[in-house]
Amino acid sequence: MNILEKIIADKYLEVAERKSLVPVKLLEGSVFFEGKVVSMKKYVTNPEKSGIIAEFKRKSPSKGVINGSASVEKVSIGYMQAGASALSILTDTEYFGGSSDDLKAARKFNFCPIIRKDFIVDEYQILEAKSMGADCILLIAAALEPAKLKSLASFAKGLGLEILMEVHDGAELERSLCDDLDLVGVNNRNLKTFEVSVDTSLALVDQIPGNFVKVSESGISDPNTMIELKKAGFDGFLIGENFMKSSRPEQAAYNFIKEFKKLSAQESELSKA
Ligand SMILES: O=C(O)c1ccccc1NCC(=O)[C@H](O)[C@H](O)COP(=O)(O)O
Repeated sequence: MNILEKIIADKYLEVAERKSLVPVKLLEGSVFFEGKVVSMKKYVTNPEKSGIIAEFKRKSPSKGVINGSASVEKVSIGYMQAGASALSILTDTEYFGGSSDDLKAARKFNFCPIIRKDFIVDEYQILEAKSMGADCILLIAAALEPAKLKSLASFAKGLGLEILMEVHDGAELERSLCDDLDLVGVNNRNLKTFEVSVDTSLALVDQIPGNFVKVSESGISDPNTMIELKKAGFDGFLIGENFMKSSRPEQAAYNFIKEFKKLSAQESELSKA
């Protein structure tokens, strides 16, 4: 069993337990339920912004504890002030140390798109995402049969949420693409070996149809890499560990975005010359 299979097996049990404790009616009663979503697609492609989806990530299966003391309020506000386009908030507790309270706190303090970063296997989790104030959900092609992924995407669309589908290779992309998706992400992390390589993104970018916003995910730690990915056709960049490993993640994001902007300006000068 690889780590993703283990997480997914545990997730089914976890969701069954929550379903028995919290009725759907209670989720539907949340103040966020009828609220309009903030479009991840629009913010990520806004040329005034960096395209970065900045992630709040306390720990991970590949790295263990990354940041055990960060405050979601301080970091999420700092990320957005630094120039991130959107927030990714991990809500899985067991493997990533996140929670629904983290997402609710990020929602309370920020007007920006927020993705509920979790391992979604059931419509109930999509109702939860909406009730927490998320604007977007993640569907992982490696974890879902294509028919199920499509039906979850359609359910999320019905609630007004946007959908980021994550793939690792061309086969996953081909079998799971569907009209209800908004963004397609390529995960640079091999979940069997935990190795990260942006070559995964570069190899797949041209296979993603142009009507989807293209996101490169994981292992991005150098603004020059972002420039390379942008030139290749990516609009969005999901970055967690590189910021969160700092004692001040928001400052790390600020420094990174400042450098990225400087490099971008140099690139556009060069292309004019
Ligand atoms: O990060 C992990 O170790 C991991 C292990 C198993 C499944 C998923 C995992 N990560 C989820 C993510 O998608 C990343 O948190 C996200 O892309 C940001 O990556 P990074 O910038 O490398 O923290």
